[in-house]
Amino acid sequence: MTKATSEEEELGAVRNRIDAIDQELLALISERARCAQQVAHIKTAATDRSVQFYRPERESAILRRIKDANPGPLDGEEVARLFREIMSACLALERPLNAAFLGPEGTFTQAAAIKHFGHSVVTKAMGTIDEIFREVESDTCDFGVVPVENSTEGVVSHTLDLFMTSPLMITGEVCLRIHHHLLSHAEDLGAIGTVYSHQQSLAQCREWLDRNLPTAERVAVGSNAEAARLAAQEPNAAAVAGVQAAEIYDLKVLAERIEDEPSNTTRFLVIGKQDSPPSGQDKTSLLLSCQNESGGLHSLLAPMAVHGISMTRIESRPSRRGIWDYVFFVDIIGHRSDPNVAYALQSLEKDALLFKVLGSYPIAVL
Ligand SMILES: O=C(O)C(=O)C[C@]1(C(=O)O)C=C[C@@H](O)C=C1
Repeated sequence: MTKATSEEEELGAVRNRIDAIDQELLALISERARCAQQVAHIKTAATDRSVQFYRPERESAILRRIKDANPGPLDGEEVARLFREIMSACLALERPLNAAFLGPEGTFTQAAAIKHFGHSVVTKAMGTIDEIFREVESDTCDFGVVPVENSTEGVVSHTLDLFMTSPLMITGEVCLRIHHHLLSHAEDLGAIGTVYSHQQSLAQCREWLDRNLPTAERVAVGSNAEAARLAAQEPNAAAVAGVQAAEIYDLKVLAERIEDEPSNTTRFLVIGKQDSPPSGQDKTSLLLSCQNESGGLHSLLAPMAVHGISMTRIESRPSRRGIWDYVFFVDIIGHRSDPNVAYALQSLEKDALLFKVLGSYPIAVL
């Protein structure tokens, strides 16, 4: 037997094993999908009208268990992503979900929505963050996905401001590593006279643009995907955007990963009308305000320290009720129903001028 024939035989044997495993996987995935159908049956028959098809706490507990139990050689994140998609398809069998995002097609917000809900979610592009809130408030969409903070550029203040008046709750968070690319029809950097992008993305690539395109005009537009759409219409223009936009608008990637900060991450919030029960690893977001006097904020936050609660973020915004009058967006570790969190919230509610729980939700797994 020649060496080539024995290699072919070896390869054939492993491929036969892969085919057999795929057959078993298919049978198991189908069985899982039938279980999801039974779950839907039970939920539909339930007398409790508030029954929820989408259960974020259950999904994140499943993903965490899979990651912890993963024997390798696949990476834990990789395995969790596969199970994310299986659950997404199972939920779509029970009841298809839709989610409004900051459009047009191809934005990072759409990528965040798909990362969170999986590819079976129906995504709906909106023109502004206000429209996303309205779409969910009016029940036209089940959920919305909005950007809230970026590791290089800081907070998306407009999103925070909308929480001051909206009745919607936060039901989840998504963290997305952001890679910006320079997309264009042009052959090289020398041909580029205009660079379009969202103002935050231009800021996140400022140093790279200063070094490589010092004379090109930078034009801020509504979204990175809109920038890609405009760049696709002009031979001497480029867009700073993600790889999804390059595919949708058929643009060349002239330079990859041009963000100044390699760990550039954006955090998005999932908003809806549904409260999430505890998953075991949760966060709670609060909106607070206190008397504008010396030590006011310090004493307002004292119950957190007393009850041993970690604060992961505090952001202040003008309340618009008067000059020097601020509200605070605070994220803490724990679910509002955890005893130490519940005690701290009771004290806060007593002392704060404004107290609103924006939601308790699972800490992002993926
Ligand atoms: O456990 C449930 O309640 C289900 O509906 C099943 C399932 C799953 O596929 O595991 C599907 C959707 C939910 O969001 C959570 C879990």
